[in-house]
Amino acid sequence: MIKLSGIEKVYRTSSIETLALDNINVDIQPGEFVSIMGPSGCGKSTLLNIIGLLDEPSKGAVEINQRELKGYKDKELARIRNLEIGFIFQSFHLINDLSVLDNVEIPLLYRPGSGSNRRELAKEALEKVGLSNRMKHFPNQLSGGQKQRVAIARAIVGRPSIILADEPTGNLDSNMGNEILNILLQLNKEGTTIVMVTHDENMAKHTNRLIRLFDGRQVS
Ligand SMILES: Nc1ncnc2c1ncn2[C@@H]1O[C@H](COP(=O)(O)OP(=O)(O)OP(=O)(O)O)[C@@H](O)[C@H]1O
Repeated sequence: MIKLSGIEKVYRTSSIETLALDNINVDIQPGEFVSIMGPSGCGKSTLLNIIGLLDEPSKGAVEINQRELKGYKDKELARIRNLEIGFIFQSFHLINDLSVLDNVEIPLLYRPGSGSNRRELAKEALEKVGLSNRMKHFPNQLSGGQKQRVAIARAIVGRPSIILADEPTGNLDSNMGNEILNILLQLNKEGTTIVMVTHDENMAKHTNRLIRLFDGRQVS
């Protein structure tokens, strides 16, 4: 489902070259829940961005759902992202002047033909994360945990097969963090493949597999 072979990522600025990822090989099967851990700067976000087609590797191959994504145009990559991948970020990335319901609908705006049932799908996604009673609120009227639940609803509204989460509980206290973990575990139980960057060993314990990075290399 997600296959990375010999991935290398080099960031170059005028004075320095950083090898952010060095020969990463990962094969994630449908229905797995995988965590990525490692110290700050070891390449976790870079790896997640490459899996999410937000960034290109300097070397190596990326395969998503049996397609090697080499030489694709940005527009095609955006389409694949929109249809097949949902993203969740540590700092939620909600749009403050849109209501909760409008935020959740956003991924569907880029899908031709989804107009008539956009509202319904967004409401269903909000029900799934237990937030039907906050549809008309705005993000700044919500707690951190509720904001993250809106972000999860937005990630799942288009029914992607893959969810990528970059420290989804990093800004939350442990109770709210557990709530978010439980929602992710439930989505995984229903068949969604999840890859999550985390600093929290406790969260990682609940996932099927752990990829540990150190200095851009896979250490276990
Ligand atoms: N756009 C960029 N330009 C240059 N160097 C970068 C860029 N993005 C990341 N890096 C470097 O690549 C390395 C990996 O960064 P990355 O953000 O993937 O680490 P991380 O493990 O996610 O860190 P954290 O846990 O602190 O978020 C770091 O050394 C970082 O400084």
